[in-house]
Amino acid sequence: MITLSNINKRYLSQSALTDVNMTFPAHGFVSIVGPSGCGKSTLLNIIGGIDHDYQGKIMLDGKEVKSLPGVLRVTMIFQSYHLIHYLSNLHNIHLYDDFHKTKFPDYNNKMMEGFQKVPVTKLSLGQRQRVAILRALYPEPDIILCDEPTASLDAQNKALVMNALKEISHNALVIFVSHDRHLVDEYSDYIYHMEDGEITNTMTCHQQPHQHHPIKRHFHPFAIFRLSVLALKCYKKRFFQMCFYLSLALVSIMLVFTLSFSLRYAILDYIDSMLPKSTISFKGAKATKITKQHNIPRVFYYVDDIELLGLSENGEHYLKNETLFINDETGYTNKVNYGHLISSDDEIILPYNTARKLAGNDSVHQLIGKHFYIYYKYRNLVKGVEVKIAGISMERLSYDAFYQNDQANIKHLKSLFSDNIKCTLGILYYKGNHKKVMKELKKQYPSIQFKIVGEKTKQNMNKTIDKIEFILFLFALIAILSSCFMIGEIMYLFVESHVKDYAIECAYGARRFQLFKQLFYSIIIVVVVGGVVSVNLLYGFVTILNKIVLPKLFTSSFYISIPFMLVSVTLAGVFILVIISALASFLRISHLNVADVLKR
Ligand SMILES: Nc1ncnc2c1ncn2[C@@H]1O[C@H](COP(=O)(O)OP(=O)(O)OP(=O)(O)O)[C@@H](O)[C@H]1O
Repeated sequence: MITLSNINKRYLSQSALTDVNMTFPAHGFVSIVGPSGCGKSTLLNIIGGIDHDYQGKIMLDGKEVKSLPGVLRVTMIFQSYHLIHYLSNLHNIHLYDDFHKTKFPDYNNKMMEGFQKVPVTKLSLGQRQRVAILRALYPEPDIILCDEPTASLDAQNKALVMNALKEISHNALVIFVSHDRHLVDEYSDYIYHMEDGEITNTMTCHQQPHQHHPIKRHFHPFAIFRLSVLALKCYKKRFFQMCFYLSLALVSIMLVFTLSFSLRYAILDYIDSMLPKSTISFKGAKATKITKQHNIPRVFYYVDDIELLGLSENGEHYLKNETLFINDETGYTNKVNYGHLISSDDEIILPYNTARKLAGNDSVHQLIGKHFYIYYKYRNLVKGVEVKIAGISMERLSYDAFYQNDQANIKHLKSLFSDNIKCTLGILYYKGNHKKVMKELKKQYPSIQFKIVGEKTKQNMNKTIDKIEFILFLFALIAILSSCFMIGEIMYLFVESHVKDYAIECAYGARRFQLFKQLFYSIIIVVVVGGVVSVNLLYGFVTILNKIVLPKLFTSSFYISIPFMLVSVTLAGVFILVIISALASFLRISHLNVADVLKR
């Protein structure tokens, strides 16, 4: 037995219900009648658990309950049907299952004969009301609340609905609100009269406890997700708008990241190609103490006050215009394409570009075995040392150089000038981890300074690119924030146009967290679709740039590659931003006034 005790309800300054005391049996057909505005719908909303803002107590079999739908199966039939227009008839009827993970046998499908597959929007009023009634009957309810369910029906449909309700009232409590006194008198077991928010008569019910029928539990893991998909399918325009803005913002931010990422690597690679690999430069009075070791296979000293002037065929004396200026003595090489490898300190190997210049009009092969002079200037003295060209490597350097044995220059300079020449600078080639080698060198030679060649240049370049990237990132962030703002607004409009459907779902047992879940799934779907579209667009852009645009703009092999890690982080970040932008929509749902929305 259900007892309402001292129920009071106010709308601002106006009182809608005053000290309402009522009892209802476990089953039967109870009608509530009264003039318009006397508070009938307000009372049904309180019994149906969609209005919690009241004073008073609701008791079930002598025990106070917070809301009846929490303990009993309560369904509602509204005057304006309140079907969810983007769900099928059957899905509308089974709506209760989506929020309760239940499964009931189908009830009286005869009522749907002839229009089962017709979309809700194409049903006649009578057909809509029949679907609404089947929806209320389907979960074998303990209580059915009917707010003028027959108001817009013809006589035949009225009889059909009333007979169905009467039949179910043998096992459940039917609370029926209507202005149709004839129907009320014909079908009711008991009638309550209301006036100005007060009950004007009393009723004594038999003490009959409510019987709970067993329900078949049916786990439908995607019920809420399916509702989100169907809602997005219905509000396609808003869904596409959200996906469009998101994809646009994502493509722009990911393109910025991809370009700057690829540019950084291209620049660093270029710097790397200009610098000798795995080399450490050193400086100190005792520089010559550094010798070859297992992890330092080569050491090369630069002699102080020495200037390398170049290579000349002329051995008598230095003539500037007959001497090919050499930027560098590059140390040893084991790459030789013509001739042979260096076998003594008096032999050198030429890279192809230098050989080409020295050979003049002749073929470069003819240089092999020829004698040349390396001219050095020490303080004010210029002297040449004779060397033989052992071989030519096909390497093309951007500067002129020659290769010789690592310590050959020291030997030559000592013999040319004096034994006292000093070396305070040099480079060494290491094997293995540079940090470990540096640590060992610093420990072994504490008075000598060591630097990884090119490290500073790379650091400076990295810092410059960081600054450029930061500025680009700020622009991209502005783009993404404004897009998220737009998405938030569209999402809000989507929720606003969807608000009645949420209210119907609440009337059929949806809890707020299930509505939040629906919105959350909608956001996931938008982000996933936006993400997939933008990643594909990005891939397309990058392919076009790599295959068509870049080969025409650059001769070098500059290649753009997509940093997938960065793309994933961007997607995750954008997902969080979209969630934040949808906060207003979540708030709208949390403040949803179900009774109010259903009344509209
Ligand atoms: N959301 C609301 N805000 C302010 N007042 C309201 C609201 N809903 C209902 N009321 C008022 O509360 C009173 C009771 O309304 P209610 O809808 O319960 O009456 P009713 O008996 O169902 O009327 P009807 O038979 O015309 O549907 C009325 O005076 C109405 O104006």
